[in-house]
Amino acid sequence: MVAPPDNDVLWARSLHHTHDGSPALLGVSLGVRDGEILAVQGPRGSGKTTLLRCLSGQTVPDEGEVWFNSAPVHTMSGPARERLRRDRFAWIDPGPSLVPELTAWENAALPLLLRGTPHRAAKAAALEWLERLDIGACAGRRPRALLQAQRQRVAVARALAAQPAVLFADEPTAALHTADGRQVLRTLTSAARSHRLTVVLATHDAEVAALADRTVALLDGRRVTSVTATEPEGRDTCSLSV
Ligand SMILES: Nc1ncnc2c1ncn2[C@@H]1O[C@H](COP(=O)(O)OP(=O)(O)OP(=O)(O)O)[C@@H](O)[C@H]1O
Repeated sequence: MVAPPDNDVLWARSLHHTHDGSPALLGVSLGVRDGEILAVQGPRGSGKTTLLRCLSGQTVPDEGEVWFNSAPVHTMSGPARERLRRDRFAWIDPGPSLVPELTAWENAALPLLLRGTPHRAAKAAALEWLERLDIGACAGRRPRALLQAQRQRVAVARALAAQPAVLFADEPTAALHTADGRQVLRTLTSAARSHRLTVVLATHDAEVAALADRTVALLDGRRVTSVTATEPEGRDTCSLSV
């Protein structure tokens, strides 16, 4: 095993992965620099989610290597990967996955509480991010009393409050209307820049990818030079070269 370059917080080499025999990644390599917002852009089924799962230690690739800050993630034990995800990473799903029994602030504070952050500090951080995302007034409500867009903002607040080394955002605004989505993305990217968070953002949308510092394009499980389609099914308009 060769250790990754020092300036890459995450580094992946030649990732291959199949789901029940269907290929999802066919030799993807990439580096993510410390503090950058990297978009992973591609149409539906191009392997974005699988790539983010491999990078974040949720999935161990069939072949290839993933390194985080010079530590090999692909050879870590299951409990070590879980600790890494809990302590250093945050994840935003396309749809809000909140704990229904907890209020909005308790959901947003949960990663901090699981890490052992004192209750008062975790609550303060959660409330601060809920305010920044314009849902401070909803802090005491449970998910079922919130609109879908409000629930997604809670999920974004939960990821930002955790102050992760790397935030993985998988189509984070897919469930939001355009204007809502833009506002949430602006908050996410400006928070990432002001707090020097590293963000890996999966999207099919070129406009969303344009908010990132750099884009890696995927098509059918491989890196390509560019993806021009904004349609999820727009495979015809993608260019393949690498
Ligand atoms: N759990 C699974 N079981 C079987 N096949 C899967 C599974 N997850 C993904 N796949 C397949 O692997 C390929 C890559 O899927 P992946 O979800 O990584 O792509 P994606 O670019 O994130 O797509 P989308 O934008 O639709 O989420 C697709 O062909 C998909 O059908």
